[in-house]
Amino acid sequence: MAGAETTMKTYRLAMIPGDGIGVEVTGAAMQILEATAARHGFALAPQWFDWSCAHYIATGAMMPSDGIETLRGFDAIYLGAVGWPESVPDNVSLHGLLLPIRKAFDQYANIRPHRLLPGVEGPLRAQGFDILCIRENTEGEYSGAGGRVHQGRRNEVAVETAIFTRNGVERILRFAFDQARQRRGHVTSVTKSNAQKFSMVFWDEVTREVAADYPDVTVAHMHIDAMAARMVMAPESLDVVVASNLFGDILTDLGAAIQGGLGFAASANICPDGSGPSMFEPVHGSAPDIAGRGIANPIAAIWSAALMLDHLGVAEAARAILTAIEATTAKGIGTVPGRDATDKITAQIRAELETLP
Ligand SMILES: NC(=O)c1ccc[n+]([C@@H]2O[C@H](COP(=O)([O-])OP(=O)(O)OC[C@H]3O[C@@H](n4cnc5c(N)ncnc54)[C@H](O)[C@@H]3O)[C@@H](O)[C@H]2O)c1
Ligand SMILES: O=C(O)[C@H](O)[C@@H](O)C(=O)O
Ligand SMILES: [K+]
Ligand SMILES: [Mn+2]
Repeated sequence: MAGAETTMKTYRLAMIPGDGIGVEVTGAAMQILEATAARHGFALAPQWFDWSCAHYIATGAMMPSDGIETLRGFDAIYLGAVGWPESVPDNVSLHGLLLPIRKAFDQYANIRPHRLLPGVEGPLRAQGFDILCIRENTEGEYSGAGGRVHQGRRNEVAVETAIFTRNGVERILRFAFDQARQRRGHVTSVTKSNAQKFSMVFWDEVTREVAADYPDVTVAHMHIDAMAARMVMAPESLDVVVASNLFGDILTDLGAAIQGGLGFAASANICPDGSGPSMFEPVHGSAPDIAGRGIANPIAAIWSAALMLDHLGVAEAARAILTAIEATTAKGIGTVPGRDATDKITAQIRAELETLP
C-alpha cells in the first residue's frame, strides 16, 4: 500500500546481549521480535552494544563512560545477562552495567510474573498460581553505600548500608497496589520487620499508609522467611507480591523454580514516569555452566521481549508472542530444562506465531 512505510511506527531498541547465554537468548528474542513486527505492522530499529565482561577485559569498563547518555535516546533497552566470574568479579560486572542502568533511568519497578506455562511441571509440582512480583529496583540493599577499611588485616571492617527512602518505598508500594487493582486485588508486602527494626518497620508503616488509599485492595504483611515457604507450599494463595531489592531478587529465583526453572522467568525494569527508557531482560544470569552449548531455554527472554512490546504499546503483538509460547510448551517443547535446543524452541515459537490470525 502506498505510503505504508512512511506511517509505520518504528521502535528504537538498544540491544545488550551481555555474556554467556545472554547472547544466545537475546538472539532468539530478536528473531521472535522481528517476526512479530513483520506480522503486526510495526518496525524495529535495533542497535547492538557489545557491553559485557569481554568489553571490560578489552577496555577496563563494562560500558563506555557515555554509555548511559547513549541509551537515553532509545524507546527501550533489551538485555540478555551480564557476568563472567572466571574473568571479571561479579560485583564489578553487576555494578558496572546493570545496576547503573536501573538507577540512572529510575527503573524503580522490577516486574516479574510467575505462572506455569501449559505442559510444564516444576520440580515441586506447584500448580494454579499466578504471582506478580514487584521488586524495588533502585535502592535498598543494592544502594552500594558502604566500604571496607583495613583490608586484609585482622582488624578489617566491612559495612554495607541498606538505604530506604520514603519516596522510594512509597512509590514502589503504590505501583504494587495499582497492579493489584488490575488483577485479583491482593497485595502481600514482604519484609523482615521482626529483626530489622528500622528499615523494615518503616516499610511496614508506609505500607499501611499507602493501603489506606486503596480500600478496595486487601493487604497482608509477611516476613521473608515465611514467604519463602509459602511460595513453595501455597503459591496459589498469592497475587501481587512486593518486596525490597534483595528480597525481591531472591524470591523471584524461587518463583522461577516453581515455574519450572530459570529459563521461564521474565522481567521488566520499568521507569513508570517515562523520564527514561525501561529495560527488559530474563530473570536469569549468564549461566556459565551451560553457555555455548545451545541448550539455554529462550522462553524467559522471549517472554521478556513480549513485556517490552506491551510496554511500547503494541499489546496485541505481545499477546501473540505469549500465545505462541504457550502453544509451544503445550506440545511439550521447551518444557524440560536442557532437553531441547535453544534453536528448536525458538523455531517452534516462530512457527506457532505464523499460525495465529
Ligand atoms: N540480570 C542479570 O544479568 C544477572 C542475573 C543473575 C545472575 N547474573 C550473573 O550471571 C552469572 C551466573 O550467575 P548464577 O549462576 O548465579 O545464575 P544464573 O541464573 O546464570 O544460573 C543459575 C542456574 O540456572 C540455570 N539457567 C539459567 N538460565 C537458564 C536458561 N535460560 N535455560 C536453562 N537453564 C538456565 C543455569 O544453568 C544455572 O544452573 C554471574 O556472573 C551473575 O552475577 C546476572
Ligand atoms: O542482583 C543481581 O544480581 C541482579 O539483580 C540479578 O540477580 C537479577 O535478578 O537481575
Ligand atoms: K538477565
Ligand atoms: Mn536475580
